[in-house]
Amino acid sequence: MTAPALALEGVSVDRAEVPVIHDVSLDAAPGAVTVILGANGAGKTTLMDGIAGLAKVKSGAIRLDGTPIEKMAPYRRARAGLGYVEQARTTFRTLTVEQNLLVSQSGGGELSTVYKLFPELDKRRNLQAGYLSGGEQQMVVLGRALVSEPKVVLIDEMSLGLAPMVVRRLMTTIGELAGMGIAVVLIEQFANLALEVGTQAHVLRKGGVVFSGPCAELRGDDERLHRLYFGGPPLTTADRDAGPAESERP
Ligand SMILES: Nc1ncnc2c1ncn2[C@@H]1O[C@H](COP(=O)(O)OP(=O)(O)OP(=O)(O)O)[C@@H](O)[C@H]1O
Repeated sequence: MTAPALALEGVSVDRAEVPVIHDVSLDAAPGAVTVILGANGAGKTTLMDGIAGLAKVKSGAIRLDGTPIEKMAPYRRARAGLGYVEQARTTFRTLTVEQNLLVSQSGGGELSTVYKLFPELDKRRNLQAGYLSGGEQQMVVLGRALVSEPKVVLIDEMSLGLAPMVVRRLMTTIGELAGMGIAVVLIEQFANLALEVGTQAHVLRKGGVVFSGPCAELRGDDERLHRLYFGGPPLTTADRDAGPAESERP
């Protein structure tokens, strides 16, 4: 079995001194997409912030390629190979696409890798990022996380406000990132799209893990997802007849 690129063991994370994440253990394998799901407020972003060093890890261990990082400053975690695409992260609108990528470049990262993944950006290298479409701007945001050649990339709801077709396009690239050997950890509101590209899934409820297993086990099973998100009894027939929740419709 491949050693995990990222390993969390009994991790608890506070937000403004309030405990939010409790005792979370999970791994992310290199060359695979690990999906984190959960309802609004379940603690997904707080968990990501804890991994990246933006929220306080109260207890537990986080290892990046075997090295403990839970006490490192965020910039040192980034240098150690952790990329983070934060929710609602935007571009520098008055800088060109190329300048946006250059400001994030460190070490030996190649812009050509980003242009290969996103030919749309290659054609617009010299255009100010503010003129790009929402999807293209998200490509720049992703590209900025990639130019420092991370081993692990955390991606928090990159699909916010984007059309489903654009989200599908971005998901293809997420799969390609894994194909390059990167361990991708993906939070995504369109659960079924994420489960298509992912290998392992973890569902958070009230700051704890309530499911860990293969994505295939949850794919298309809206009733199970609903129960995992919210707890309680199975959906009624009327619920089922109403179809998937709007947030689940790509
Ligand atoms: N800066 C903060 N200060 C205090 N509490 C916070 C802060 N940020 C988040 N929280 C609380 O932590 C809990 C988890 O929020 P978090 O944003 O991690 O959930 P989430 O699963 O990412 O939700 P969403 O899908 O809406 O982004 C919520 O109860 C939220 O109110």
